[in-house]
Amino acid sequence: MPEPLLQLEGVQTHIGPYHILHGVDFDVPAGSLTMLLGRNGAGKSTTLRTIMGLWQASSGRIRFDGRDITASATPDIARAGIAYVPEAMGIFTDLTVRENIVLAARSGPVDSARLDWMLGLFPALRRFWNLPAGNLSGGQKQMLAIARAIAEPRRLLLVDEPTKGLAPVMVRSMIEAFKALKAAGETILLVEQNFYAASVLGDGVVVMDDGRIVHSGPMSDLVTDQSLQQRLLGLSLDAHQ
Ligand SMILES: Nc1ncnc2c1ncn2[C@@H]1O[C@H](COP(=O)(O)OP(=O)(O)OP(=O)(O)O)[C@@H](O)[C@H]1O
Repeated sequence: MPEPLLQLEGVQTHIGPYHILHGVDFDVPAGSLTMLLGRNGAGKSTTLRTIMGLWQASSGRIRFDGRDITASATPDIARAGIAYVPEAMGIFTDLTVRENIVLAARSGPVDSARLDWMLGLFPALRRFWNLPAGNLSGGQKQMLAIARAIAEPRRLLLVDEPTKGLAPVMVRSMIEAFKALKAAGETILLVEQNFYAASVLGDGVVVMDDGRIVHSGPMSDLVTDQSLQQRLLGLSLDAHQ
């Protein structure tokens, strides 16, 4: 197994009076795609937000590349190399696709080789380069949000439900883009509800329920064990179609 780039140990998170994460432990190995699965309300988004410092862990440890980031501020966590694409995406709908990407590269212009690579991942963005991002479809906006996250080289990408609400053809494009990101050696932690997408993309899988990790291991074990899927995720056979 490669060294973990990200490690969570006993992470607990409270949101106001609510105790949401009850001791979350898992690793994200470098150079792999780890899927974070679980039923609605399991705590997946809260886990990503806690990693980013948007919620403060009330106990436990979060280490990134060996460094303790549990109490770090969100801008410091981003500067350390973690990019986060929330479900609500965070793109500027009044600005063009080009402006959205230019603004995302904080340390200077995006170098042209990287831009070509990004637009190769998401060809629709090239097509709508000079159009306001508000005109893009839901899936294209999601692609723009991911392109913004990788406008500069990052060490870890956290992406929350990139296929949510997308038509099957867009889900397939999104899967292809993540396959290309994996092939480029990116380290990714992906929250996904689409089990087909999860099964083809995941190297490792972590399943949450009620703010706890209830399973972790290779994705291939979960894909081949339908009773485990049923028990952990309530999936039936049609989840594979
Ligand atoms: N701002 C908040 N205030 C209070 N409770 C919250 C808040 N945000 C999330 N929660 C609660 O925390 C729990 C976990 O929510 P979270 O969004 O992390 O789950 P999730 O696994 O990402 O779910 P989904 O798949 O539906 O997005 C839920 O019970 C949710 O209602």
